[in-house]
Amino acid sequence: MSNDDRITLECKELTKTYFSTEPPAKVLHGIDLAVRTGEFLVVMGASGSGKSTLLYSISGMDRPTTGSVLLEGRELTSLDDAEMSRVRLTRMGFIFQQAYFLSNLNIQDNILLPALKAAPGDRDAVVERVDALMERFGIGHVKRHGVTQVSGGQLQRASICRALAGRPAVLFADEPTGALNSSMSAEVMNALTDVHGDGATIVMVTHDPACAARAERVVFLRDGLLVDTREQGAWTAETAKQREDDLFSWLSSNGF
Ligand SMILES: Nc1ncnc2c1ncn2[C@@H]1O[C@H](COP(=O)(O)OP(=O)(O)OP(=O)(O)O)[C@@H](O)[C@H]1O
Repeated sequence: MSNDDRITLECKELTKTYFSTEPPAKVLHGIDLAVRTGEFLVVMGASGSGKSTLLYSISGMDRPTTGSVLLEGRELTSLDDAEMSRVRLTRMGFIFQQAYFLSNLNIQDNILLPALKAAPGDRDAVVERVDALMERFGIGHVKRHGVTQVSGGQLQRASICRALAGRPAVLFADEPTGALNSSMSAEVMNALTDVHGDGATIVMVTHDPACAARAERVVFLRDGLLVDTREQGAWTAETAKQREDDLFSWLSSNGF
């Protein structure tokens, strides 16, 4: 478990209703959740339970209908679109199931793009940081490759580098291994586990118990409500199998 008792991200009484449907779809029914600084938190739940909606609502990709979201003590729901974009660019990193990279840029330039936009005056420091990240995650040798010239696992590790390049306060991951085979998925989870070991705060949505076993805490969402929480402590390779088995039992008891 994280030793840090500070809270990086917190939502209170969060609700989300989509008004685009008739009748409107009330998806989140009042979520209270605090993510500790340096914590690796996973959100699980059945398909349609509202996991992605929660992730989008707390990361400023979408606006909650009511409730509060605090990032580093700053209320996000009162920000205008430009301020929110700036917070996303400078304080948040994102990893999605599909890596959204520009096909006309090589891997390195794709990774650099948002960090340079966030800190245009710091080019040398940003390039140095991105080079170090790519080496660390084993993709330094493909930095000049095009987006279609690398494997899915390499591309997802590039997404992690891109998400970290701006030194975010929190890293959001929505099914980051959902499109990968099991060995590539393990590569990506090893990278995320390393990142967490460095102190990163991570909020991840996943269906995969093997991925969720890496987290320190798993929260379970049912029909738009957080109904259960499991503290797992720190992950180690030696305890991985046992953690997966224990998590699986817990998930089964929640009807997953
Ligand atoms: N933009 C939208 N407009 C209307 N309804 C939506 C919208 N986005 C999601 N929903 C609905 O909200 C509910 C929750 O969706 P959400 O994607 O958050 O669930 P999830 O738990 O992430 O599901 P999955 O595991 O399948 O990705 C679903 O019933 C979905 O159809």
